Amino acid sequence: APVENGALLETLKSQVGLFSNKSEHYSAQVRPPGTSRQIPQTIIIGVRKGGTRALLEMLDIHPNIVVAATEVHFFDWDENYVKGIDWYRSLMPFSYGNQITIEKTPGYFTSPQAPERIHDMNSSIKLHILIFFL
Ligand SMILES: Nc1ncnc2c1ncn2[C@@H]1O[C@H](COP(=O)(O)OS(=O)(=O)O)[C@@H](OP(=O)(O)O)[C@H]1O
Repeated sequence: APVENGALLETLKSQVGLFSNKSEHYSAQVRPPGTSRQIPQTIIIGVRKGGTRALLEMLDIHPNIVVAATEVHFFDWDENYVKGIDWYRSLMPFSYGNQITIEKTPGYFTSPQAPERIHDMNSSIKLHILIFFL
């Protein structure tokens, strides 16, 4: 049976003793010493309504993972792609060297341009896709 997602997330977060929204903490403009913004090593590319937000929030609980606060739409929206890779990186949270940066934009899965653009950036990047069975 489908899980009450919001309640599950809050339970998990309280069980591991984390504040309720780590993303907000990391998206602060003040850079914690020893951190930098990194281009994602992993992207959740879809699918829409597959529970991508839920997956990102659960991954965000892990201390070695930081996540982008919003959907970035860098590879699928031309008006963002032309801003360049430094603009993309500027939207990522600050992270330590042992942390993995993840963003999720389900629109990448249905974008004809996104695969080549992502490959151009990093040909060995890990892509995650969610398939939702009912
Ligand atoms: N475990 C579980 N069981 C049942 N339903 C679930 C679950 N996790 C997420 N959801 C529902 O998935 C919807 C959000 O999916 P996404 O985060 O992929 O949405 S989006 O494409 O980024 O907009 C959203 O549904 P809607 O509220 O109808 O949009 C969530 O309620």
